[in-house]
Amino acid sequence: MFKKVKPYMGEYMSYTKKAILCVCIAIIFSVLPYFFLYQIIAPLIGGQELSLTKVAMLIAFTAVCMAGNALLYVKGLSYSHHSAYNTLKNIRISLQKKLEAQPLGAIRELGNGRIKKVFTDDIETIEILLAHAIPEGIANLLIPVIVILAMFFVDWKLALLCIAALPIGMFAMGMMFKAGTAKMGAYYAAGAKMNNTIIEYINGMEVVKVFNRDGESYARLENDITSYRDFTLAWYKVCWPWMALYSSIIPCIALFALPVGGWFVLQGWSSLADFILILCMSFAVGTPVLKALSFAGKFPQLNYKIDELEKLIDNPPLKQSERDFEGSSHGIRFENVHFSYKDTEVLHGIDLALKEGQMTALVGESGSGKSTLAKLLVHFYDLNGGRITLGGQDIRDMKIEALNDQISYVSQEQFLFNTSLYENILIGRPTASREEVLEAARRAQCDEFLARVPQGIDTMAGDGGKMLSGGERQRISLARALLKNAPVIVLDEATAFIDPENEEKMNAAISEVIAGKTVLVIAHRLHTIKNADKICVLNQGNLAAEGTHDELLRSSDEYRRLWKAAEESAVWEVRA
Ligand SMILES: Nc1ncnc2c1ncn2[C@@H]1O[C@H](COP(=O)(O)OP(=O)(O)OP(=O)(O)O)[C@@H](O)[C@H]1O
Repeated sequence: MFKKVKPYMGEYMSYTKKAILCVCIAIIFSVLPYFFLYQIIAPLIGGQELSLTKVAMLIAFTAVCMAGNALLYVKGLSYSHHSAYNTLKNIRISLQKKLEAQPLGAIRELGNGRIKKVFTDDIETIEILLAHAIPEGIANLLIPVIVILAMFFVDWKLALLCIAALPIGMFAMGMMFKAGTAKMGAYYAAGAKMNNTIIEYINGMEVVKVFNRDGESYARLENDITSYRDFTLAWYKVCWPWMALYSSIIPCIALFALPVGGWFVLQGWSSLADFILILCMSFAVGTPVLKALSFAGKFPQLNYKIDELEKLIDNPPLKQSERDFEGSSHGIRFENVHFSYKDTEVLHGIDLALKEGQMTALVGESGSGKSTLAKLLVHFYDLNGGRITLGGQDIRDMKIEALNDQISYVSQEQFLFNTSLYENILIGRPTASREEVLEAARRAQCDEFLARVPQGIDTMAGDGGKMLSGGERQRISLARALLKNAPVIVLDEATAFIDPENEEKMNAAISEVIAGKTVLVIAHRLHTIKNADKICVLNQGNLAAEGTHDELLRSSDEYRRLWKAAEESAVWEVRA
């Protein structure tokens, strides 16, 4: 039952054990008053004398038991919550570590909504199971067991009558679990799909509105909500007849005991006092059994939930070693690189050398594989074939942190944290002084907009950097890269959002960032990479040609076509 959750409980297992112990003692305290009651009822019915002192004592014992029950129950729940929340913490940290070891590309594919749901909602549901189902479930199971045992001590014939209805109720409950478990996978899958669609619907609301796709988007949402309803109803449909049966039978534990027990008393086979006591005790059986069994249904969910969480991020971890960067230079080689997204190969054996201290540009049609190649260099994904080396050392044969120290990657969409712009730049090199951060911002042409925002460099970036324009975000990212001052720079459409007015400044800033470094640059605006030391033309995942701008204009049809298209678009821009 605890197989899946046990590794995450660790030392907090002892708190769960303490919780169970407290709740069990609390249960014993809750059962004892029936015996005290019996001590009063039996002499009264038998016509024996009962002293006031004894009655007062029995009432006092009852009060002590009730107080003990309440105190221990609360203590037990406090232990179980302590254990539950620490276990949730362990699950979250362990998932986060697993997530960290995954290829970054695979994480992105999961999507923000899904990851958020796993880390908050899905894990939170486990709390109910650990904090309540375990102690309360066990307690509610123990009460009836103890009470029934006690009944046997009072009068075994009446006790047998009392439990006669239980097997029927238990059978109905077993049938419900069997039927329900078969439908549980589909029910949860429909719930997960609905949640993802809701998150996507909210995230994509802007696009939906701009393109007037409300109807279509809403239809998909409605469809998923409706299917969730259908799966839930299908689940209930198979469960409810059994649910109705056991819910009506189990609480009526005195079903047989009342008529048949009365007849036993009339026959003189049982005493009236025992009969009354057993009827009283029977009230302490039905409801707890129902409660315990309702918790029992949660245990398969516990394993299921943890299974699902683990499955979500069970991609093979990124290949890396414990070694530092020990390369002899900062030259880069792609050797027969093959790469597939799922089953579709998008790079088909790329051989490419990036000389140390030189700028190499990647050009090609949209979808030719430029960004993918850049992402492979920063080890977002593992290759399907071939290798990439930095200074002769395979990038899989070093720690990912060591590789990150050597490379600055500036992409089109750089994420800014919701802290100050200063702190966002400081990420580049956390040990940098304020002067160095300000200098990096100045060199990345941030000064002009920093003068406009209310607190200058100490202005908050907003959620994901939403307080800034795309171009401003890119300049902050560039400042970050400047501060990092890594020997290898990868620029993937780093100037995509820059307006023509700022482009020149930005290019000047980029020239500063890349001076003396090994640079891989991807740019759609071909004139920005015209002076690169080497230009590589990608065509549908193959390296079609390489050389300088002039060489390629002479030798490559593909490059000539791209250059012509770039020139035409520049002319078109002027006319427009
Ligand atoms: N995460 C992904 N999952 C599946 N396929 C992908 C993914 N990212 C890219 N692709 C596919 O891989 C191929 C290469 O994409 P890539 O982004 O590398 O091209 P690109 O040359 O950089 O394009 P662009 O110039 O438009 O940015 C394309 O066919 C694209 O559809």
